[in-house]
Amino acid sequence: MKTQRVPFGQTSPHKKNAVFLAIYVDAISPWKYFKDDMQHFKCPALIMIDRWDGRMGFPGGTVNEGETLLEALVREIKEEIGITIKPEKVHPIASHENRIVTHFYGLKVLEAEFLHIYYHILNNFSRSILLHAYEEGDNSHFMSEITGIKIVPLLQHENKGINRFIENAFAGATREDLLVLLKEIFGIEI
Ligand SMILES: O=c1[nH]cnc2c1ncn2[C@H]1C[C@H](O)[C@@H](COP(=O)(O)OP(=O)(O)O)O1
Repeated sequence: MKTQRVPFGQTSPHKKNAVFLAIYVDAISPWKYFKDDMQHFKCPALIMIDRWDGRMGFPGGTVNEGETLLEALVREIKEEIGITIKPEKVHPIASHENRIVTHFYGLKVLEAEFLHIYYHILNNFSRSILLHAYEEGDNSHFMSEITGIKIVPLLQHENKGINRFIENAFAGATREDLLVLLKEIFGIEI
């Protein structure tokens, strides 16, 4: 089955649901520490993760039985990157159906919060999942599910930048999610 966009939040009988989050900022200086004019340049950016299977994705995961989508999002984000998000701060972006149905949310933050979140994840992600697993009495996690975190500048420059980034290997409907976010939130068409 080809991945298809469905109305946001629509689920499908007998299919699992998963929820994911793009933490993004409207304007950040990727070259803040350059000595020339580039230090004043700003562009939007978002946070993505490297998964244990080598593909890239957004933080998130599968919805448990009896959980709402937002409850699952809060739980998965805490488990995966150690951040507690407020459900009222996130907004829906897109749902896609394939083998499972994925629901993609956005969380817009300011530049200082964005960097704070990034460094927090960098310092804590391997620890957070181990601690969570320990607290839950779950010894099935011997390592973090995520192996890296990246800031993705949403910058189009000739055939470089985001146009090339989109050619990477992504998990599930990540590429479709990213394309919707680029077009509908930042007006960037690839
Ligand atoms: O960011 C994503 N956007 C859409 N689909 C995604 C994303 N990341 C993963 N996926 C797909 C790939 C898998 O089929 C499912 C479940 O993801 P996973 O991280 O494996 O969830 P659990 O660890 O099982 O909770 O979603």
